Amino acid sequence: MSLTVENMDIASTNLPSGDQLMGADLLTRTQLWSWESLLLLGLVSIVTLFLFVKVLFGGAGGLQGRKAVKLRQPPGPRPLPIIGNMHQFGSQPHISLWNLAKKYGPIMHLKLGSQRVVVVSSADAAREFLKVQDKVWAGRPPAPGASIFEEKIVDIVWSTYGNYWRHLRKILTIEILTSKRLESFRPLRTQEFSEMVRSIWDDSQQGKVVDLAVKISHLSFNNMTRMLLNKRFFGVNASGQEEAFRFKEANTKFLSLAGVISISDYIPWLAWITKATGFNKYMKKVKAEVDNMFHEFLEVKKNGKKLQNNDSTTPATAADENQNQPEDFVDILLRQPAEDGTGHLADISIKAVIQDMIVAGTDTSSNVVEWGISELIRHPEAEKKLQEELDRVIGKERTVTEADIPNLPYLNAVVKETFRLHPQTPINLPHKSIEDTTLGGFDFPVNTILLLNIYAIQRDPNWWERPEEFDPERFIKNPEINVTGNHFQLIPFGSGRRQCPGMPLGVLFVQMGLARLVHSFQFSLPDAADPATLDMTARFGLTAPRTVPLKLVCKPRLPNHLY
Ligand code: HEM
Repeated sequence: MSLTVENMDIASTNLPSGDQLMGADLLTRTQLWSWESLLLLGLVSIVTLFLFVKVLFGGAGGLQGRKAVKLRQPPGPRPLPIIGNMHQFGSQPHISLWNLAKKYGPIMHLKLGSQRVVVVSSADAAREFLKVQDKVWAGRPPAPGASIFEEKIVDIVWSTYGNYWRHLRKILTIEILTSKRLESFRPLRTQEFSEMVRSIWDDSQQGKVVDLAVKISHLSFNNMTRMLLNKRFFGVNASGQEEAFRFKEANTKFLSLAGVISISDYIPWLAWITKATGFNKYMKKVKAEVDNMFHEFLEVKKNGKKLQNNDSTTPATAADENQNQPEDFVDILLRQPAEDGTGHLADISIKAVIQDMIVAGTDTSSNVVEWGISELIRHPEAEKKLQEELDRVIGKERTVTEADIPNLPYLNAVVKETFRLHPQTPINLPHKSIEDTTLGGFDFPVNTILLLNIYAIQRDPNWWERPEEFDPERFIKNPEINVTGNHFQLIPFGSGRRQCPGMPLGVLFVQMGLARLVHSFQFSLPDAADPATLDMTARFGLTAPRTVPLKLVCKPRLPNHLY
């Protein structure tokens, strides 16, 4: 089966021990808001008083002295001085902004500090911004924490629209994430999926409750690092593999920090707050840790040595497979030219691209599989239908392969419904306008930030009947609706120029993950708990994993020789 999206009918931690790994001192977005907002409240009062006095006594540069520019702005809640609408984002910004949109409409104006923001919350408006005006909104604001690192942005995700971004994106789509190249990694993926299933089976034979979140997360990480670096970090019984955990931990911390809104990004003169609290120091430390590891890997690759596989506990098959591994992504990156077409891509750019793929492509994919299994446990009728389809098409004498996927319409419906209810970027990565523009009768100056509320769009009652309900049948009735970015009511990968370039890989991972797991096991909650009691809350960060990692009893459904 080809890996092009067209051929897929359907066509991003949840580390179980994530919080432990991150360390107790990690500031989450929620914590950051709460402690900073206390300080801010005090500051706002002082500064408001100051401005009031200044205006009252006609100080230079006061409101009267400012040149009035009459912009036709979308409606929106009134911003406070200094912080704008920051206080209204809350710990679940997708929900807070959705509630505000119900009052102010699908195109809403807000302010983050003094920065203009437009929040889009309907499929029709999303089409206007990402299709009709795709290029105008293809910029990116600086990465979170940019004010702290004071470094030039060199990755794909956070580069603004321009030649450098175009160059990297072209390398990614034409050289690396091509359907042919991804197809060449198929045996390797199959092997990783089989290892996950085998490891769950082992646990189940010992009567253990299976930490499914860990299993899927390690699978996703291995899958990616084998393509990137020809290296697998997690073996069958992964515990104790220090380097693997160190690497995953560093990346998990980095991912969490990338989801934090640093106040100094929006109100530069309040940078002292993040300095005084030690937050800057912590961010720099985490970044240095991640940079060092990538630096080590790159040096080894450049010296022409294969990275040592951390798979002493891995069966011979994995090691053997490694010998026949197709050319990995880093080797391909090492022979790419620089932006001006000469020489070689700089090391710093290569490291940034590797990191992008790990950060953007591992937890996003594994989280969706975990959410899919969670939904199926709570909806036994859907789980049964999927099992029946798998048993009918594949039978019980072999395991699912990627070639089976086009013949599994109910699986595809389950996958789409999971992407709809559990978008991994509930608020899309921010875009930015690269020129002044007018849309929907409103004026948007250059550098306006665009926040697309994917969570709200994919639950819009104007498009979806009973939007909160998990109902794969809606995609059996309307199989033409897919996630490729052409149906704006379902855009878990975004749409347009900045759309996720890893979409085919992400979709395939979720399809195969759900198919292999549901075909292989009958799931139930520990202590025969009622599935209706399963906690379905999400943790908001750069991705949206389950708050409580999924732990299940997994009863094998296939003959022993298939594990
Ligand atoms: C289920 C899995 C995934 C989901 C839900 C997902 C979702 C997204 C979303 C919503 C965006 C932002 C699009 C925008 O700005 O409009 C994005 C960007 C991106 N994704 Fe993914 N992604 C997934 C998997 C992957 C994988 C597997 C890779 C790499 C192999 C990847 C690499 C990237 C990159 C590099 C960008 C930045 C693109 C740019 O700014 O030009 N993603 N992804």
